[in-house]
Amino acid sequence: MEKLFNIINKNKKLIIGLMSGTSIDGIDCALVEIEGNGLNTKVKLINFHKHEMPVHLKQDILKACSIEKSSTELICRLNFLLGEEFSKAVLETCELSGIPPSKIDLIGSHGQTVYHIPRNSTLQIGEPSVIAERTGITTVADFRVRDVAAGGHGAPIVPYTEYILYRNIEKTIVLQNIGGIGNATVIPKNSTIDQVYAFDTGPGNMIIDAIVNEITKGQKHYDEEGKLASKGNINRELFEELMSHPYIYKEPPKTTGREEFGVDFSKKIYEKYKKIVKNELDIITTVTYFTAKTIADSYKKWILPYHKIDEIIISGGGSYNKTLINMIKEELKEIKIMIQEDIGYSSDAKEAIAMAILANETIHGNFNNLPRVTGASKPVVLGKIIF
Ligand SMILES: Nc1ncnc2c1ncn2[C@@H]1O[C@H](COP(=O)(O)OP(=O)(O)OP(=O)(O)O)[C@@H](O)[C@H]1O
Ligand SMILES: CC(=O)N[C@H]1[C@@H]2OC[C@@H](O2)[C@@H](O)[C@@H]1O[C@H](C)C(=O)O
Repeated sequence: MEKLFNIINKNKKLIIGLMSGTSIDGIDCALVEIEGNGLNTKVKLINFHKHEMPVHLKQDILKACSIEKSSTELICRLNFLLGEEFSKAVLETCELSGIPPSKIDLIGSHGQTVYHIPRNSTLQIGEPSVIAERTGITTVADFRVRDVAAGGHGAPIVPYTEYILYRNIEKTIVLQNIGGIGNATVIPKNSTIDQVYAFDTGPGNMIIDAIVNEITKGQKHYDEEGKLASKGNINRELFEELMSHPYIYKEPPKTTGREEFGVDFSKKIYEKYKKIVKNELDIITTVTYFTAKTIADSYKKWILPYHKIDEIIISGGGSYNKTLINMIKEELKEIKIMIQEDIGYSSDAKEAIAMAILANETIHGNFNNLPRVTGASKPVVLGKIIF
């Protein structure tokens, strides 16, 4: 306990946030300096490093996510293998930053989601005991389950940190993340933290990535800058079919994942429409448009009737898909839309920074879920601490 009290009592702490999201493209590591806690938290990004996910691990994670292909043996083994990989990512970040692990106070690790049953259970793996053992750094992990235990979705958990970082007295801000899944956080102008609301808008890059992978026969894993989508046309029949997905019409709080929009869903679409479209690129253009539409329509249904939005700030890898961003801008013409880089931040680092902030809150014993956002019955302290 003395070790923990020493960390808590420090004015400034060096914390590494680790995020491996639904895209499974890599482990995002943000080394930050955090001063204070709660609403007075101040964060400075010192370094950001993306540790590529080795191909065999990516394949194993995808297998573990699949009801048909997974096994208890695989999930058990993968939990430790990912713990090792997260540790490597931390040690690399320290080396690249010229800061020894002994100087890092804390790690906040999200883990890898392998299955998510909204309001029922959620599983993130990447054993934190392995991370603490290999790095010698106190590790906070497994944030989502306490919220689920309190009746919530266990997601999204980043909005708490977004209120700390982005709240504004004069502007209503929407933070849209486009990772594998798309999620939006609404911070009304001059709001208190319990007025913040958030939900998953639907797919982010998940369908686009899977279709690109199919069409290029595994040569490409994503549509770089949206170049492929810019070359095709929208296929109305496919678009209408996609728009009939029930998730789009569900009322928030709501969360989704690979279970609804993953490889199985995308493969079915590809197999059916490759025979129908003139040019296979039309499938990429159409799923990109569908993704933009799910985001814009969510705003029209669940946000704009209640708040005039002053700014939308987009983050996540989808920020770099120009076709997708232009389609969103076209759908929401009257609103100022930016990406994190436009305001001097990093689209890639945002969620990893959030994990560092959440870990700091956990060791201070601060409630760090938002019941209005997750649907939990009460505020709770998320996470487990490994010394
Ligand atoms: N230069 C680029 N051009 C187009 N798309 C890109 C580019 N770079 C990254 N992406 C997309 O972003 C994805 C990764 O995004 P990100 O790392 O934000 O997702 P994630 O954190 O894994 O997901 P989630 O936030 O849903 O958990 C890639 O799979 C790819 O589709
Ligand atoms: C269960 C789970 O892993 N959910 C993720 C996922 O990825 C994006 C979206 O779906 C969001 O709900 C959440 O992640 C972010 C980091 C969050 O909790 O805020």
